[in-house]
Amino acid sequence: MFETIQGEGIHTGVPAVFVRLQGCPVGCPWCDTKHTWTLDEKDIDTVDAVVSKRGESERYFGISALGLLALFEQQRYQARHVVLTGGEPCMYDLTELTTLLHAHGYTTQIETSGTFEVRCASETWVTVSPKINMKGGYDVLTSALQRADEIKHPIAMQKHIDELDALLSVLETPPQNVCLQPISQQPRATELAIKTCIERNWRLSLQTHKYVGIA
Ligand SMILES: C[S@@+](CC[C@H](N)C(=O)[O-])C[C@H]1O[C@@H](n2cnc3c(N)ncnc32)[C@H](O)[C@@H]1O
Ligand SMILES: Nc1nc2[nH]cc(C(=O)O)c2c(=O)[nH]1
Ligand code: SF4
Ligand SMILES: [Mg+2]
Repeated sequence: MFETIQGEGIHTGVPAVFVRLQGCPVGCPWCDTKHTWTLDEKDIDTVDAVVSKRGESERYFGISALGLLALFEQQRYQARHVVLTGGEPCMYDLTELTTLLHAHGYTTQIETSGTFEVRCASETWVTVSPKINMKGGYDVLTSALQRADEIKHPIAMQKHIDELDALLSVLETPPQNVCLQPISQQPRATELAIKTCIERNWRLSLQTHKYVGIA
């Protein structure tokens, strides 16, 4: 859990509290957050130890929705936008947490791979970053794509754009907001993303936090 600036997608630039939910079975080889994949009870730690950690580690804590809200206040976070990411946050039912946060004046956003059903408040902004043919073998759910307010697709080569086209072609109404995000700031991926965004009138998502060296 940490406070930073949203570096990706349509909300780029918005101050936000990030909460990484532990556990992800999908297994993208280029994943930025491999420390969130495992869900092992031996890694459960105290809230204080996890909140004060500075590097990446598998250690995590369990907390109720009310407990998390109280913890935000205790940390004196200024941001009023909460990003639930991971790991794969949609392994969990986020309805209670997101409803509670909205009732207390926060806006919420979920970053998900679309491989689990999205369970959250109707006001939550849902970013689906569909994970196609990953080793975890999980299929992207049409229900997740239909719920998406934004599709943010990580790409390195033309094949990834073709896969996205195939996925979107099954939807009755095309998504309003599609962003392409170059994988790991690779120059060729960035070039391809720029070219395709201009051709398709899509948005470029550059992981701006990496360019300025923040979390
Ligand atoms: C770490 S994932 C966690 C949330 C969820 N599991 C998902 O994949 O959307 C958060 C975002 O980072 C993106 N991402 C992860 N590693 C990346 C990388 N090396 N380059 C670009 N985007 C990456 C994912 O596609 C996703 O949009
Ligand atoms: N600053 C910042 N913005 C982000 N947007 C999505 C992120 C993620 O890992 O889900 C992320 C992240 O890790 N850092
Ligand atoms: S689905 Fe998200 S958290 Fe899981 S491996 Fe892929 S990028 Fe990482
Ligand atoms: Mg990240």
